[in-house]
Amino acid sequence: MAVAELSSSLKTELNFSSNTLFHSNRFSADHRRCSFRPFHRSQTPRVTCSINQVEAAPVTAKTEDPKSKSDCYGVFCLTYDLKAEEETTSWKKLINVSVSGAAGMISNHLLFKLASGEVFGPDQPIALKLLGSERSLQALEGVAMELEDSLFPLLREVVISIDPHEVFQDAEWALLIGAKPRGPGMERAALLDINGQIFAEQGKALNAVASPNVKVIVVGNPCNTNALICLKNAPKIPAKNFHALTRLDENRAKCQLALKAGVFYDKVSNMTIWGNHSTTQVPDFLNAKINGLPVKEVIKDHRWLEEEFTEKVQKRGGLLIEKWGRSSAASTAVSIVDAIRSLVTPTPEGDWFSSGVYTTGNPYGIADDIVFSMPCRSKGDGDYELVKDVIFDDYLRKRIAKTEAELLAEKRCVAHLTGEGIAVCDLPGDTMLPGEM
Ligand SMILES: NC(=O)C1=CN([C@@H]2O[C@H](COP(=O)(O)OP(=O)(O)OC[C@H]3O[C@@H](n4cnc5c(N)ncnc54)[C@H](OP(=O)(O)O)[C@@H]3O)[C@@H](O)[C@H]2O)C=CC1
Ligand SMILES: O=C([O-])CC(=O)C(=O)O
Repeated sequence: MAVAELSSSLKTELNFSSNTLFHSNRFSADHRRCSFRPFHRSQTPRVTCSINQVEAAPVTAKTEDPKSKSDCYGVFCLTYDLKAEEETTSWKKLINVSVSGAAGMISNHLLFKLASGEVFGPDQPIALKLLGSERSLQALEGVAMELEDSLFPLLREVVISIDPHEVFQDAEWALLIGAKPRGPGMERAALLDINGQIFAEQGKALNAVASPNVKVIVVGNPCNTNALICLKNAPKIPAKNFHALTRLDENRAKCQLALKAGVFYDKVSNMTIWGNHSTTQVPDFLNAKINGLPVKEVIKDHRWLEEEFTEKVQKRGGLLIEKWGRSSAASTAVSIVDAIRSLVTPTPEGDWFSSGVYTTGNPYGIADDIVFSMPCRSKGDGDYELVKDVIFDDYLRKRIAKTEAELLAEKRCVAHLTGEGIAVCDLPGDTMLPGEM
């Protein structure tokens, strides 16, 4: 079937199911302490809550706002009976989480974690809005079917679409995973341009329709510069809200330090990744701790730290591709979960986490106006602050300068996408993603 036919037949099917099954199961903050059960078609749809005794008027297909008809997928178009027959937990207001590249490998792990409650908590209902392309629309429908069949109690809506304006509507979290992988013989400048265009378009769409305080996590590579492009195209959203995912690098670094020290990895803390999610990234063993002690006091082999450890973390993605035949997907999904949880739960006293964030106003002397991985702490409100009490030595400064230079070169390369004039691409020759060998 031609792509156009496929997409129109899918739309018809979605509209049909929406018409047949009445309205989508959205609910408001007022509907706390409700129990949720799929509503049977033969009954009159109703919403009843135990605290407020809210009873919504029956809604039929005829009275529906036409926009909402394509706004749900399959079983997620059903009305839920909110009558509390038994004492239940109290439910938070539904949150909208948008995910691009939703038919890809990383998303295939991530979506089920989001829907299960392990990311935002067991009392947080969630709407998943999935962005694909004409290429992936059929696959995306398959993903939505698997989500249906998983019977997640917290998953209240699933939307699939190829239109970022539809998918990012009212988004409170946008997880931007979809990006073209660098193919054999492809210049990095070409990758920056192709993916940069995707992130420029998505930035504009977020700016237009997302929640004004949306938190954006860019995963698709080259993620730092994609995040910069995205934030430059979304001037209404605070630049501080954009993150490039470097949590996988942090996790990889913790694992290597734990292995060398012969301790379990939960004993490693204060792990900063500085800079770019690329092979110039700097895993900071000067400030990291093992069992609360500086790493250099626990691991006396400083040559290993400077040479082997650093390179192992920088190239871990490549080694994984060599063994597994594809790039990290499950561990990346886990690290996205970690990154979100670090923003929605208070950072443990004295510790911090790494994220690629906008540099303007940073206390470390790193160039302004790039997206650079730095140590952050959060009160658990979705926001973060940069950690001030870190130390530097010559080794660390020199390494940070290299990754900074790489990001500044990437920025010059995408000036046409950030509204800063004509692009000049003078990328350092050894610029590579972690997965490239
Ligand atoms: N920051 C990090 O730590 C990590 C980042 N990554 C990056 O995450 C991204 C996604 O990885 P993964 O899920 O494994 O990749 P997949 O190839 O499985 O999925 C990527 C998705 O990107 C979408 N895409 C968007 N534009 C294009 C295009 N022009 N050509 C081809 N596909 C496109 C495709 O979806 P559709 O057709 O729906 O648009 C595809 O489903 C990659 O950029 C990867 O390098 C990976 C690991 C770690
Ligand atoms: O290089 C890639 O595409 C994969 C990647 O980011 C990683 O494994 O860290």
